[in-house]
Amino acid sequence: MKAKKGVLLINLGTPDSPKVPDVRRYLDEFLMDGRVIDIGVIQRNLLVRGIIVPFRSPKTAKLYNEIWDKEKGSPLLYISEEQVALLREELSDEYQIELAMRYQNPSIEQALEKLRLAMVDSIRVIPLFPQYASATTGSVIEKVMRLMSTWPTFPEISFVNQFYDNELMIEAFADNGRLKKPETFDHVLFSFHGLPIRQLKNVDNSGNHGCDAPNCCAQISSTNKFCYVAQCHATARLIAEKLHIAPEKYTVCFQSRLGKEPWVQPYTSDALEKLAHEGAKRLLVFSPAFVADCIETLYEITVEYGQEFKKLGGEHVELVPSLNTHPKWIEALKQMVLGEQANIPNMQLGETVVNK
Ligand SMILES: C=CC1=C(C)c2cc3[nH]c(cc4nc(cc5[nH]c(cc1n2)c(C)c5CCC(=O)O)C(CCC(=O)O)=C4C)c(C)c3C=C
Ligand SMILES: [Fe+2]
Ligand SMILES: [Fe+2]
Repeated sequence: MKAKKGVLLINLGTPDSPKVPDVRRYLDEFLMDGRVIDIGVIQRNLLVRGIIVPFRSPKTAKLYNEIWDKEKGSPLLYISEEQVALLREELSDEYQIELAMRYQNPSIEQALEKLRLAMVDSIRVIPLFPQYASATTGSVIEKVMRLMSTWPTFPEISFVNQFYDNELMIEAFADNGRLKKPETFDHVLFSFHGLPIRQLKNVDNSGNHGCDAPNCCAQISSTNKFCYVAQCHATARLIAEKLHIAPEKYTVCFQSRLGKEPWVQPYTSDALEKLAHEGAKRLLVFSPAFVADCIETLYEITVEYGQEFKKLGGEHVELVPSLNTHPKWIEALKQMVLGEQANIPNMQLGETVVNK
């Protein structure tokens, strides 16, 4: 029998059920990751296990209850499974494609064990985060390397570390946005998952990047090419260009802040407030840090921000669905498996564009 090529798609993770003990276990594993809460282990234990997890779990469980599908379960997981099923249809039997979650199930351990037992010739790991962050892609890569470090023999291993400018992915987001008729909205938000500013310090070799200079990361350059914020701006710019949304008609902002320290700004809540004060009534929101709809899009944007905006005098917040099972996204995944990332040849990007 011909040896297979292994493919491992990894998304963030979700609880096994919306019940409090399962949510507690998920949040504990997630927030005890030193790349997510990047403080000393003793402090992290006190903060996460003493404060965040006990107080947050019951609240987060209620939110998961709201978005949980009775038959299919957590959207993040069942959509990821649908993506894998479609990708399998696109690739020959030569490929063994597995899905894993960085936290909880299906675990990376189980998926790697399947690939090891199949004695695959190679493993291509694709963390499902378009923009690189140490807390997400970095954590996935570290975990895979740690788990594989004891294997007696290694297949060829490769990682996709970022795909924020993948042409097919941008087109898929633009297609989903176009269906919502962006021109009928007062303003468009590109709301990305936030990050503590401190986590951006090490994106270059200086150790003090921090994204604090004005327009620091408005363009990709040779020094900020691994900066999450710079990559978020680039993704938003590319989608906006595809849809002919003028720069003054859209705002890049960051959601889901946790804790008191400063996270990347502007916060989505502040952007909503500003736009409501300026008289905006209808907002269209893209959330291109995610490749599948999840609690952050289905609850935080649709429900929470929708209610917040109405209280501020606005009328409606409309979410652009995530990539989910869009055929161009499945094609983008296929290209990433084959190692043929679709780059945009004539992007307007700063001095240098060499991150692929
Ligand atoms: C897209 C990339 C993501 C980044 C960057 C990220 C950073 C980050 N997240 C937290 C804390 C939480 N995130 C939560 C949910 C969640 N986060 C992502 C992705 C990124 N996180 C996804 C896809 C999801 C949804 C999972 C799902 O099941 O639908 C949660 C749990 C929900 C809640 O309690 O609010 C927390 C907590 C931190 C601290 C962080 C960076 C340091
Ligand atoms: Fe998160
Ligand atoms: Fe930056």
